[in-house]
Parts: sequence; C-alpha cells; structure tokens
Amino acid sequence: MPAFTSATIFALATAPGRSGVAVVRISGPEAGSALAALTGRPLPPPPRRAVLSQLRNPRSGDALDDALVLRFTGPASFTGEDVVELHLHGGRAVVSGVIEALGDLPGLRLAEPGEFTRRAFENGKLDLTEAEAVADLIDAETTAQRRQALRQMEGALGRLYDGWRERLTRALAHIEADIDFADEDLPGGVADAVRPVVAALASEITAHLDDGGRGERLREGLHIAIVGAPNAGKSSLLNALARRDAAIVSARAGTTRDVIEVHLDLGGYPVVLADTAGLREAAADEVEEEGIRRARDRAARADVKVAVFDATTLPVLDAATLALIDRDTVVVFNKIDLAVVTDPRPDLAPVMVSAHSGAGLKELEERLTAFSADRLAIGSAPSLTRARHRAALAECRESLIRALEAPLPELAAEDVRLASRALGRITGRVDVEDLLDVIFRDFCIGK
Ligand SMILES: Nc1nc2c(ncn2[C@@H]2O[C@H](COP(=O)(O)OP(=O)(O)OP(=O)(O)O)[C@@H](O)[C@H]2O)c(=O)[nH]1
Ligand SMILES: [K+]
Ligand SMILES: [Mg+2]
Repeated sequence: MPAFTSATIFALATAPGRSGVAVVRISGPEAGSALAALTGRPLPPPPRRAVLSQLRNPRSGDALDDALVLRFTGPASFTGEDVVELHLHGGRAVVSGVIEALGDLPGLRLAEPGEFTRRAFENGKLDLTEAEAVADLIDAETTAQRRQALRQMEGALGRLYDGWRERLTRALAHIEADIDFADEDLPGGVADAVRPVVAALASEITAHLDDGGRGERLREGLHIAIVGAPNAGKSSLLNALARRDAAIVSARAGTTRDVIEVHLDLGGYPVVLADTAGLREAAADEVEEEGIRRARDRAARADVKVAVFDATTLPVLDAATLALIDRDTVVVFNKIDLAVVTDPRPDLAPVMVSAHSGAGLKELEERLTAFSADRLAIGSAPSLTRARHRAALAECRESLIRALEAPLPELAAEDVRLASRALGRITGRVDVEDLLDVIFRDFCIGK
C-alpha cells in the first residue's frame, strides 16, 4: 500500500457513447462510502458478489439507474485499493448522472489517463512491463497482437528481465566478496568464476536485442508501401485490398499526392498499407512533386514494398519503379484484364492481378501474409516490445561489456551495478518516478 492516503478516483471504464452496459470504476479509500451514498444503504454488499441496486443522486434524491454493483476490497483488487464497479445501463444520461453524483462526493475526483493501472503498479499488483501490456491488450486489433500482449501481461517479459537482474545481483555479491577479502587467503579467482556469468548474460541480451524488432513491429503493424508509375493502378489496388474506397481513383496521371494509409489484418498480423503518389520525372506541379518526395520517403522506410506495373505497357517497365525493387518487394503486374501477358518476367516473380476484376488478389494477399509472418511471428521466448526496453537493455549490455574489461574489481562492481539498474528500470523496480508520467500518459481515461 502507498505510504500516503490517495484520493479516491472514478471514471467510465467502458467506451463512451450508447451501449448495453457501461461500467464506472471507483478506486480508493472512499470507494465503499461512495457506493453507500449512491445506494442509500450504509451496509456494504459482500465483496466480489454482484448485487442489483437502485442508485440515486445523494443530494437531489433523483433516481439514476437500477445497476449491478460489485465491490472488491483492497489489496485483492485490480488497483490494490478498495474498488467498486457500477454496471450501468449504457445510456448517456445515466452515465453522466452517475459521474456528476460521484464528483459531488467529498474526497472523490475524476481519474487521470492510466491512473487505475498506475495505482496497480504503485501498489505492486503489476510490474511496468505488465502495465504496458494492459495498454497493448486494449489496443490489440489482431490475433498476433493479442497473443503478445497477453503473454506480457501475464508476466513473461517481466520474469525474464527480473531473472537476469537476479543473476547480476549474485554476480555482484561474488565480486564484492572478492574485494572485501582480497588480501585473505581466498581460493584464487572469484572474478574468474563471475566472468562467464556476466559474459553469458551479455550474449543473451545481445540475442534478445537482435530480433529484427519483431515485437515492436507487431505492436505497430508491418509497414507496406505501394509504389509505381502514375496510373499503374496503385490506388485501385489499395482499395481492393482494403475492400473500401479509401483512395481516389481516376484516369488522370498524378491523382494521388498524399500518402494514404489503411490498416489491414492479414492472417492475424497487423499491417499498415500505404498508397503513394506515382513516380515520374516531370511532375505536373509543386504539389505532385512533394507527393513524389513523400512516396520515395515512404518507400525507403517501409518494411515491404509492393511495386505495381501496368501490364499493358509490357515489355517496357517503368525504370523508376524497377530501381526500387529489392528483396523486400512484391512485384505486381496490374490490369491483366486488359493485357495478354506473354512475357511475365519470371526473374521478378510477379503476381498477376486485376484490381478491377479481383483476379490474383488472393495470391497477393498470401504473399504479403507470408512476409508479415516472417517479420512479425514471435517464437516461444517473450519478445522485446518497446523502444524504452530496448534502450535500457542496450545500456545494460554496454555496462556488462565494460565490467568484463574493467582492470579492477571495484570498477567491475560499479558496472554490474549500473547494468542491474538498467534492467530494474524496465520492470519498474528502481528509479522510475520520472518515467511514470510518460508511460501512463499514453493510456486513456478509465484504464
Ligand atoms: N482495366 C483496368 N483498369 C484499371 C485497373 N486498375 C486501375 N485501373 C484504372 O487505371 C486508372 C488509374 O488507376 P489509379 O488507381 O488511379 O492509379 P494510380 O496508380 O493510383 O495513379 P496515380 O495516383 O495517378 O499515380 C483508372 O482509370 C483505373 O480505373 C485494372 O486492374 N484494370
Ligand atoms: K490516376
Ligand atoms: Mg493513386
């Protein structure tokens, strides 16, 4: 429990708007008395048992709702504090009436973004990686994202980092013993006993860091950019893959200027598919020129490119597009409904499609899904999911390498201590106060 008494906070925990049920969550020392004020019953219902109760505004006596109320007593609750959940009928006036009534009660205030989860962290119910996973789980849009978030929320990542930290604590104890008893007759080379432990951990961290960023990518989505000459049918293809009219299609070359993004779920993997301006030397105006600059920039940053050619221009292929093809590119010949393709360029392994008829789209989706699986699939080991963790791990590894090279045990000890701190910051075991505002700011209210 926190050393200070915290305010009691409340917020709508479900999405705002009309719904079948809306849940208002209350957490803090006054949660029970707030419930008593709304129900008019001084005796609290038994914990963890849903009870139907009429709620009234304690000041006006106005009926607010017949609600299902649920009480958890701290520390056996999500936040570790006393928690009350009001399961309301999800009407706007019901929710606003309850929120208003709660705001009138002494000692209660609206929760800040992420404040429930932050309290759970501060009360030791979650480590920081688990708290971050709560946000990821709520944001998860595809199966693979959900799996990764759940695994992290259940503590797999935190256990990995805590386990590493424990090994460092033991190594440090050895080194310190070596320092303390240096001039006594200790069996030679305690430092030699520690060296392989530190080296093994450094290489485990290296392997963990060297994962191609798949865990982070899985959170963000794989970036795929559609590139090609004007009128190749890039926007038509984006619309066909998204199954909606996201981008403007027209027979005029140079239609698309801004980068247009759609989010897709390809076989459970999240993808951000981007349509871009057609590449050509002679842009019609400065707006198209800027569009082409953005297209090139997006192509350069994309994980995967789809290079679209107009099949009716074969055997001539647009040189600017050809120049972008690399091993992360899927080549597409579009408009095969118009062209009899005699030379399909097997060297480019093209997918023959028609954005109009839909021919070949399934094969294109399969090729892109294979790319996604290759880049995003996570193995059985928990994966690195955030730049914050990556930076701390890199710092930890650097300290370990310095420790291995340190000329004196005192210096090695200091480096191991720094390495351990870097790990502790990931899970929130050490000096995180300044981090918390940044981490929980990304949460929305009610989480
Ligand atoms: N017959 C046929 N026409 C297509 C196909 N795909 C696109 N088109 C037509 O080709 C023209 C250009 O299509 P867009 O999708 O606007 O091409 P784009 O590559 O996005 O063009 P810019 O944005 O100008 O670079 C339009 O008239 C489309 O209707 C296709 O598969 N078959
Ligand atoms: K066009
Ligand atoms: Mg276009």
